[in-house]
Amino acid sequence: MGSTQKYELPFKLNNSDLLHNLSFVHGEWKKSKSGKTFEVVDPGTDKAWIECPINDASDVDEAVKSSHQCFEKYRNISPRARAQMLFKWDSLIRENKEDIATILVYETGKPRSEAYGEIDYSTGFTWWFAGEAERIQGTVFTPALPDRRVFTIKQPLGVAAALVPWNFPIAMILRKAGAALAAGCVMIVKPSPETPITVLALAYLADMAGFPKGALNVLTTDLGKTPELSEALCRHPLVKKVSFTGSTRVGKLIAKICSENLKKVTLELGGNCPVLIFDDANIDQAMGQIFALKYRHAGQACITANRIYVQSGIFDEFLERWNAESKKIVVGHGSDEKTTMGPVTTPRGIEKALALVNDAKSKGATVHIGGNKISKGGGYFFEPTVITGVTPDMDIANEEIFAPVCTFIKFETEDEAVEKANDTSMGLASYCFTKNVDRMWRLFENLEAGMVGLNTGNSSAAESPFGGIKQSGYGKESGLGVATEEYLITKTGTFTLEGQT
Ligand SMILES: NC(=O)c1ccc[n+]([C@@H]2O[C@H](COP(=O)([O-])OP(=O)(O)OC[C@H]3O[C@@H](n4cnc5c(N)ncnc54)[C@H](O)[C@@H]3O)[C@@H](O)[C@H]2O)c1
Repeated sequence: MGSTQKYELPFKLNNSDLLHNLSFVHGEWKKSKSGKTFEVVDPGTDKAWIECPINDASDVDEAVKSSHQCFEKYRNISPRARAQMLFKWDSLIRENKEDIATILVYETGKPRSEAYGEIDYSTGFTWWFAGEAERIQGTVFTPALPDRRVFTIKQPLGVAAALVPWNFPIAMILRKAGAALAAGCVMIVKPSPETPITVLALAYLADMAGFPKGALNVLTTDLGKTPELSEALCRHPLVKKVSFTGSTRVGKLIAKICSENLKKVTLELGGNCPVLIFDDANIDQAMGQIFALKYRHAGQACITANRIYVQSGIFDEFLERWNAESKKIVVGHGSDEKTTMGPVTTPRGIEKALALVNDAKSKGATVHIGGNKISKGGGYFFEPTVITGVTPDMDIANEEIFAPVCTFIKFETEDEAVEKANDTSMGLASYCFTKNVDRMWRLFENLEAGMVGLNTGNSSAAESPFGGIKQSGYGKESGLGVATEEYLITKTGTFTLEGQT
């Protein structure tokens, strides 16, 4: 713990060294210049349990200079040594899994089993990027002029800034910092105000893993100072790359600032992901996969199922089974073993869900189950909700729901389903369920999304490129070569043979 704690912690950790509530800059735990703090709240109770510094633009220069100083050293560390530090970080995170999960439960609200799931998924990235550190290669080739040899090398860009959301804070950090550190870059992270403590625990473990001071700095702040701090990071001349994950609205602001300064930027933005379930699908498989996808973290994932299209032959049966299963969900605090779905992470999430449900109702949609918030222990709980009769004029058809609200839409033909699925400005992920292999290939090619799950609700892994198209952003965050490429410069050399002695 970095500063005096005025709250009683609602949990105990096995390794209390993991708990830090100050910013982490150049290996030191620091207050902000203003000395101001904000509260981190448990979404399952609405009670503050710790506070963190409010950093603003005046705190940025020192942190970035620390990162830059580190970069000058880190860029010359061998790829193998970088890989070894990434492996060490990975094993420390796995060793502290129980405690990290506890912090995650009290920041995001997700049930402990899901917190474990996030850690398992996320360490896939540290492991993968440790390997990627040693797979960064240049080329040598003979161009059209035979007396020439052209060669390329890859060099790290420099200091990278990461601006991350609260829904999967571990995955966000390990995916971004894993790629940056593998490429020889260093990173400065601005966590979401909802989840700074999880991120600080990861920074502590990176320090323990042997990364040099300044390799992974963390500047926390509250909602109010977020725009100022983010902008100062994006504008700082020593920050060469910005990796942003969050909403499309904020992503556009970040892209604008970065373009004014000609900075390389990765944008992992919102989704409005469709699921297509055909009459010939294995219904058990589709139910299991999409149910888990939709209700994971109470519907707060960018790649969650936002619109579920079911072909007319199985529509009624599918809906009936879905409703029956949804009624079995146990909503509660993430730390309660019986809980199968936690709260949404912010009160704003409840307001948005209510607004979307009410808008749909007022335009003629039918609410089969749920539709309301749940008053329980002060937390931000929302009922598992199922809606049919959704039409394109409803907000719920066009916006990310980000709550446990499921919309079902009937379709007749494949062409109709594809047209409806693609009728969105977003293009992150799509899913389809069918036993017809020809159709599967057609859908894979015709669905406008960066990732397509075929008979699976799981379209993301460390080895496969993660990222969207259309208003879901650009750039890739995992996969062979493509994620480290985001943090590299390709430098070309030309050598003339003629006249050489
Ligand atoms: N494509 C992906 O990989 C992916 C993954 C997870 C979440 N998301 C998206 O993230 C969104 C949910 O997260 P969120 O609510 O934290 O998003 P958000 O856009 O509000 O915030 C994302 C980050 O930007 C910061 N931020 C907020 N307002 C800002 C401003 N005006 N200027 C600068 N920075 C600002 C936040 O503090 C946070 O660090 C959803 O749209 C979801 O789809 C996308």
